[in-house]
Amino acid sequence: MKILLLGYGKMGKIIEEIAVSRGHQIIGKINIDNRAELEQIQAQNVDVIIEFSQPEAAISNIRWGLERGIPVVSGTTGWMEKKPEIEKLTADKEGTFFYASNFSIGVNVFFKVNQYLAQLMDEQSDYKVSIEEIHHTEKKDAPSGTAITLAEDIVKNIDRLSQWELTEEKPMPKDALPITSKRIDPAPGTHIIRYQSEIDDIEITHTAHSRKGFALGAVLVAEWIKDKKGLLTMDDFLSFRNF
Ligand SMILES: NC(=O)C1=CN([C@@H]2O[C@H](COP(=O)(O)OP(=O)(O)OC[C@H]3O[C@@H](n4cnc5c(N)ncnc54)[C@H](OP(=O)(O)O)[C@@H]3O)[C@@H](O)[C@H]2O)C=CC1
Ligand SMILES: O=C(O)C1=N[C@H](C(=O)O)C[C@H](O)C1
Repeated sequence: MKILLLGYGKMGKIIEEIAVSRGHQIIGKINIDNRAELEQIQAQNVDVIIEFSQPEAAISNIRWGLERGIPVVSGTTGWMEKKPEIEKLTADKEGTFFYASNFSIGVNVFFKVNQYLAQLMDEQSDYKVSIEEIHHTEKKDAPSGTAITLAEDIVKNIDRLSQWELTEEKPMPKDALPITSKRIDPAPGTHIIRYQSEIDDIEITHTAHSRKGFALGAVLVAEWIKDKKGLLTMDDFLSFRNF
């Protein structure tokens, strides 16, 4: 496959390594500095775009691909308030757009465990639930996209909660799920869900040991997405049984 990388930072570089090792060709590596090179790229020479850039850049990168009829796989976090715009463009152009807050297979299993645990804990009102996420200090957004996905799934399943808030926000509303974001090098990504009561605590944790799982997931999705249309997610890709 011919892959165009929009965003060539920490993730873009590992994606390149994995894609090349799987026999794919990288036809462009675009950063802020060399964005003008996009003008030289012919859409018919690109099978898929893999986009891992920055929150402020994601929308224009994704638009660039969809407007040219190129399938876009995006992992950039921190721009979700603008996602409806991209969903509309995908529909208008009959295009292909795949977004995941986390491409790691392990994290997507963790998402399912989180959903199931939240269903079980809905009636256990003695437990206080909270999320902690730990990432490297270069990360631009907080909370992480993964923590937001985890929080949305908890709020959906636990009636006594109706929103999430960063713990910096004071005072914390009673119906809010607190999220603590820590920035400590070199953490590639750790997410902890805690249910705490006077009697005991229940904790589930996902710890990424490197960025390899995110990058491999993105390349596998790019291979799978060929010939597919519409808005697609990790649930479509992984087709977990009965969740
Ligand atoms: N969904 C997932 O599984 C994962 C998502 N992420 C997310 O991916 C994104 C990138 O992460 P990471 O690689 O670690 O970040 P980096 O900061 O290392 O890389 C981002 C790159 O994007 C480039 N960039 C900025 N603006 C533009 C633009 N307008 N067009 C093209 N490129 C641009 C930057 O260029 P320059 O160097 O010139 O500034 C930089 O090289 C983040 O949002 C992160 O949260 C990360 C890991 C996994
Ligand atoms: O910026 C990162 O590094 C990561 N970002 C994603 C997120 O915001 O959830 C995924 C992963 O945790 C690494």
